[in-house]
Amino acid sequence: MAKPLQIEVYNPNGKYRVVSTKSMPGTRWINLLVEQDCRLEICTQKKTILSVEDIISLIGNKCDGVIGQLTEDWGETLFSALSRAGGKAFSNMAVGYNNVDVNAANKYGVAVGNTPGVLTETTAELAASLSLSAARRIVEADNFMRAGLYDGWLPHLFVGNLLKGQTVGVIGAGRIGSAYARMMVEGFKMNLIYYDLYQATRLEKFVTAYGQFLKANGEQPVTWKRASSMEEVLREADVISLHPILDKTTYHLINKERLAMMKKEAILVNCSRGPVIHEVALVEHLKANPMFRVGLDVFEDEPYMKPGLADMKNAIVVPHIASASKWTREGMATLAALNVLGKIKGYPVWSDTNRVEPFLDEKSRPPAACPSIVNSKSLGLPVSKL
Ligand SMILES: NC(=O)C1=CN([C@@H]2O[C@H](COP(=O)(O)OP(=O)(O)OC[C@H]3O[C@@H](n4cnc5c(N)ncnc54)[C@H](O)[C@@H]3O)[C@@H](O)[C@H]2O)C=CC1
Ligand SMILES: O=C(O)C(=O)CO
Repeated sequence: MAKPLQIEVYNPNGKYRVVSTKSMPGTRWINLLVEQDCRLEICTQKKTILSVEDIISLIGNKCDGVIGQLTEDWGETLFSALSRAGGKAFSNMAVGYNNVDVNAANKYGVAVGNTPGVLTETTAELAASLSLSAARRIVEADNFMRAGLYDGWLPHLFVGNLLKGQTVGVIGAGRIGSAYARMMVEGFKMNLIYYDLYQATRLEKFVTAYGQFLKANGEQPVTWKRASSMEEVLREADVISLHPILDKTTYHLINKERLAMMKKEAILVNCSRGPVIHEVALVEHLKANPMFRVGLDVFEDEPYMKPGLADMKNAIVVPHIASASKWTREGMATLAALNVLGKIKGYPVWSDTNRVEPFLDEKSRPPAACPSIVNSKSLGLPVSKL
């Protein structure tokens, strides 16, 4: 038999057994579970990605709910194991839940939580950072300095792109895409072109009002356009940031043909999910177009990069850290814990997943509701009146 994984236990005599497959930042999420009569078991095994077998052993024979991570494969096997152990609650500590087979969860009547909203600005800020770093070649220049190659100012040294007055393209203008668009429009006075299946009305209103403000102050106004196709964004934008969900419609959305449509000196940023880009095609495109630059937070086969990517000077690569601010990560832990706790307690689901602030206010008790359950309709869960 496999050796049991290391765990840390809080409130051993708690009535409900909740498992967290990883230690998560902050203590509020732990306190909230313990105060509500949960025995909390946190897996502390030094292994970054737990296997399905590892998680089955953590679930054991009796488990009321699990807080899991985006690196885990939550499908038929795990949901049936959780259901056999009497559990009806699972939450990803992430807003994206492409690692979860929601149909399998529905089959076993398990609620699936996610953590929207609390990571919107933090993730958009990293996308903005990658955009700037790529435009101004910051990582290349930093490496050059450290290598002792700087021997004086030169007119051609690390010349990059000016963002002001250029066009920023956003594909997937939901919470994060819209926040990123605002940062680039407001911060750098870029014009916006976006593509989404739905109209981003609030974003459009914001850019219109900001353009009027600039005009009234004698400055060049910014503009916006909702593209009728993704290709229109690819052809027109100077900087393009990807923020859709990952599903069948967005898998390899950026492929060889679409890369070829982009400007030769364009910047492409991806803080959504790796498989949205055909990474092999991207490496070829980077090789053939040295002035084309990318900023990547996510990769097709995480934790790996496709061969050749790490050698490309025109690529900036960071290890899936877009949501990694202290406030956000603690908030994600809180929302994930409250999703699981709320379902265990039989609370209704929160009515507006874009408004999760009441759950994050450390000075007051969180509402008696599950902040965000993605399959609440399929399971027929009641909606909170709060
Ligand atoms: N790198 C990281 O650490 C992080 C990554 N993410 C990723 O970002 C994604 C987006 O998060 P939110 O903005 O909160 O979600 P959201 O649901 O508010 O926005 C997603 C947008 O994508 C649009 N969309 C869906 N299919 C599309 C298609 N085929 N073409 C164009 N647009 C399409 C939707 O209409 C929606 O507006 C998450 O699902 C997650 O995968 C989120 C947080 C951190
Ligand atoms: O929340 C997500 O979807 C992430 O990728 C990590 O924050």
